[in-house]
Amino acid sequence: MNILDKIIADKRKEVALRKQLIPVSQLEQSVLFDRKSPSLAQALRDSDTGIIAEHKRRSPSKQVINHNLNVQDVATGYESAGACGMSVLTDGKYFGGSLDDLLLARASSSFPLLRKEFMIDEYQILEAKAYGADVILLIAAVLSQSEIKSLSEFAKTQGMDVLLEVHNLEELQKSIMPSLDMLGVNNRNLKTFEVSLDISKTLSEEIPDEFVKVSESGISTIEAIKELRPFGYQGFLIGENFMKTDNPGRSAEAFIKELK
Ligand SMILES: O=C(O)c1ccccc1NCC(=O)[C@H](O)[C@H](O)COP(=O)(O)O
Repeated sequence: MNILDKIIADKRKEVALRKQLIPVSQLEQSVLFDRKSPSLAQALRDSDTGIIAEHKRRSPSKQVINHNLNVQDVATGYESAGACGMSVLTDGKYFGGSLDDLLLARASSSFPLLRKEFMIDEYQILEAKAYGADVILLIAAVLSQSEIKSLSEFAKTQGMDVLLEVHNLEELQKSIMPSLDMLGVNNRNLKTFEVSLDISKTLSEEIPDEFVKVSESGISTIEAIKELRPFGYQGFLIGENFMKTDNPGRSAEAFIKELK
């Protein structure tokens, strides 16, 4: 079993448990539930830098990145640095994140927040909403075409943006549909962890213009972004490069300033 299959098998058990513990009626009572979500896709279209900065303590490919930070400081740092939005890993077992991280990021910022999670069930979209997210991620590698359709359409009924992530042409071709806002190309193969910006470059011409194109993973230099822009990318999701530092907000600020 590859790591992605393991993550999804664990996620199915976790979601089944969470559903038993916290019913939808309770999620819907969250004060955040009726909040109007700002659009990450629009923020990226309006931006001249397009950075989505991530909070990630550890990952299957890098083990420990940084466990010494306060998610509120990271969120305020990213927002004042001029990031278009923040990606918050909420998976506990593999990434050391939680829904409380999302809630704390929400409490200390007002820019768009992406719940970075392995979404397999509408319930997780309602959780995302209840804990303050504005955007959900769907990963084509772990979802069928009909699951992508039903989950993305459900997210749209909740007023949320949808970022669909692909890593190859087959995943892209099965996924293109009007209920998506952004198409993300993950430069990291989530089964082998191999990273190459060439994946973003190769797939870019297959992505229809109506979607905001986002390049994800393995981006650590201004040069990488300058290389990707001519391929139509308006969003750049950066995690480890900021999170490995003592002050991710300050690192993002310096990066964004240099990019302008
Ligand atoms: O990062 C991993 O090792 C990983 C492994 C398995 C599934 C997902 C994984 N990462 C999620 C992400 O997509 C990245 O956190 C995100 O794109 C930022 O990447 P980076 O800038 O390289 O930290």
